[in-house]
Amino acid sequence: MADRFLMCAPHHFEVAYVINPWMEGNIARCRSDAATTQWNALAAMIGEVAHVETIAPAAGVPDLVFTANAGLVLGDRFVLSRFRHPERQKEEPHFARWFDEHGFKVLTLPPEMSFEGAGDALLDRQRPLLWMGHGHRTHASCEPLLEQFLDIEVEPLQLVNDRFYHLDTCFCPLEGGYLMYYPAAFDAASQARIAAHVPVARRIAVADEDAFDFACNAVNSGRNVFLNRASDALVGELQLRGFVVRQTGLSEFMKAGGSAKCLTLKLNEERWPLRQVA
Ligand SMILES: NC(=O)NCCC[C@H](N)C(=O)O
Repeated sequence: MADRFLMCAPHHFEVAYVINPWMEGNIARCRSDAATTQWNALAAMIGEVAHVETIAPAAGVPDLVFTANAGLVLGDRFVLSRFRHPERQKEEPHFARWFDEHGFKVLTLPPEMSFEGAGDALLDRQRPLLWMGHGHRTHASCEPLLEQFLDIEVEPLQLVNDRFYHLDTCFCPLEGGYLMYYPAAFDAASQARIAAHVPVARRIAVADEDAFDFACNAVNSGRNVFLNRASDALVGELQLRGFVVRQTGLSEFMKAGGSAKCLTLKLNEERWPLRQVA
């Protein structure tokens, strides 16, 4: 069965406020035509191997394009995000409506608990485990509730660098139990927890250059890995493990602090056991 991804066309995308360091100096500096071209290229590329579904763009919520932050999907359950910043809280009803209308059971966290969906909560592709980034957007106190809502073990990871404010900016579980990640974005205890779960042969640590090019912000579907840009060295590492790297420039979205993964939300997140990849 082909994967399904939710995207939102960038008709109303712009940098209109600053809530992460990538947005600084970029207010009103996004080129709308270029953003549309880049978004269409990503959607078409993913569309070659998966189904792309869309949520209607809306005025006044420019970051709605970053559908990864809508919430967290597992099976037919959808845990709606509670955005930390008021600028993004206006997106919540749009996402709640879409998921309700598309047959998901929409679960909500208490209002004081900030949680930014699949920006910070990523399912491992090999183990029944949910990795949860906290420290910038998602509050550490979400851990027990996510465990209860989704009946899954949650492994918290402390993010320590402002530029890597969401887990999906620096951490990408891949099929076959591989993990592409940027170790410097995590505190020492979190790096040790990652090492305890993922054997060294399955860990792909990216260098600064790739991390700052948002290489970890990748969409994985089967053996395909879609991302903004990767160095030859990283492409080689991924190819060695059987992945096909598809690069497509997303500079306009990086001005807002997002890239390929942030622009998508996988809708068919299955319970385990997952498909095994040789
Ligand atoms: N990292 C993501 O999952 N999404 C990118 C979100 C960008 C948006 N401007 C934000 O700061 O929330």
